[in-house]
Parts: sequence; structure tokens; C-alpha cells
Amino acid sequence: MPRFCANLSFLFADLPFEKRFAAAAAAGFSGVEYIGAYDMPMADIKRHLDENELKQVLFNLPPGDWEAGDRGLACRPGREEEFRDSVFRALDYATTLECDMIHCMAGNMAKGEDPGELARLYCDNLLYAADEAGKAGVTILIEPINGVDMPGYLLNSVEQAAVILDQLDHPALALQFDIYHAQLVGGDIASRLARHFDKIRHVQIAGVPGRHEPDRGELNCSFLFYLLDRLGYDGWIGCEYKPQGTTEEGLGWLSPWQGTAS
Ligand SMILES: O=C(O)C(=O)[C@H](O)CO
Ligand SMILES: [Mg+2]
Repeated sequence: MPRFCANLSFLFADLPFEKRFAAAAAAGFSGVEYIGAYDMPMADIKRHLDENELKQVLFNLPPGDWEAGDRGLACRPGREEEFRDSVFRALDYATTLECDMIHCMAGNMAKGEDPGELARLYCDNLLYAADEAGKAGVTILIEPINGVDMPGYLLNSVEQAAVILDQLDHPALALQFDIYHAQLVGGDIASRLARHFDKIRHVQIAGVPGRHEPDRGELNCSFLFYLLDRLGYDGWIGCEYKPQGTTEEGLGWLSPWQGTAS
């Protein structure tokens, strides 16, 4: 059955970041993911992982200046050198943290820009990142994100991502299927999980609407977890949601699944 990892950028958010590792372990998680922790020395992160017997499942490439509106650099003209530096920085962390998946955010499209041009640059940058990551045994993931939560984001649909992955056909590139975003952009989750299953290396979950606990809203998560199991999914499911109360209060949905991982 599926293994669940805690997304520390979303869960346990009432605690300082470094305390979220222990909180995740205490709640029964054996893996963690997060957007990024580049302001923390890698040795400190490694210590938190080891002390709490946690696997580092995933984190993101440095996304540029988040406060200034950057949501990744991969499609941004004029930022190629920064993108390349970000690949090496992330791979350094990945090596130390023994993490074999990195999410590369596409970046936003500004008004008046040509999406085709940006998509070309995005693909070139993905190939660069995948070549470097492949040498380190790391897979670069791409994740479609809905354009309501992230207006202007270049990569919105699972279908766009599938075309890109087919075209680039690189062994170190794969799909991060975030069920929350996919439900908002197209729905029909069960069929699309099955259709794109060969490309999926990581799954994330949240309830729709609201991005709260997965059992709150229109999705039938138990059905989807069993489906993933039937499809032969042996990866992690990232719990990337905004708890409605405290994280611990909202974890009732997880208890039937804990200890069932095969
Ligand atoms: O927003 C998401 O769904 C993600 O997984 C990104 O990594 C961060 O925004
Ligand atoms: Mg996600």
C-alpha cells in the first residue's frame, strides 16, 4: 500500500521549520518533502533526518526570488545561468540528503510573452537539468500546477506535461502528479492516473476544494490510493495540504494507512 510523506512546507506549519522533522516522525511519517530549505545548512538537515529516521523524498530546485514572484526559473529568458547554478546547488543538497527526486518548477509567463518560446527554453533547461541529475542518480520531476493558485504558471495540465516528457524522452525526467492540481485542471483523476502511469514518479494529495485534508471534499482518496496500489505504484504520496486545524487533529484520514506500506 502507498507510503505517505509529510510536506513540511504545508504540514506542522505552526512550528519552526527545524522542529517539523521531529513532529512528522512523531505523527508516524517515515519520509518528508518540502519546497526548499536552502537557507539551512545541508548538514543540519541531514542531522534532523537521521535523528528522526526520516527519508528525504523530494524537494524543489531553488525557484528564484519567491517574494518577487518567481515560481521557478526553467522557462525564464535571461535567467539561464541562474538556472544552471540552481541545478548544481540542488544536486549538492540531494547528494548529501540522499534524495533521488527534485522538482523543477517551470516558472511564470508574463503578459505578452510567447508561450512557444518559453516552452522551448523550458525544454532546453529541463534537458540540461536531467543530464546533470542523471549523472548523480537523481530524477527531475515536472509538476502541472493550476493557474488559479499560481496565475501565469507555464505548466498547467498533466497532458501538457505528458507531451513534454514524450518529446524529451529522457530517463532522468518524470511526472509529479499532484492530484489536487489535476482535479482543478481536468478532473477525471482515476483515468488520468492510469493513462499516464508510466511517467509518474511522485504523487501528491490534498482535498478539493480548499487544499485541506484529503478526506475533505469531492475526491474519494481511499479509492485513489487503492487504485494506485492496483496500478503497481511503489512511490510516495506527498501530503501537501493546508490543515484546517492543527496538523495532528487532521491526521485521522491517515491512520488506516499507516503501517500498511508494502
Ligand atoms: O504547489 C505545489 O503543488 C508544489 O508541489 C510545488 O512544489 C510548490 O509550490
Ligand atoms: Mg504539488
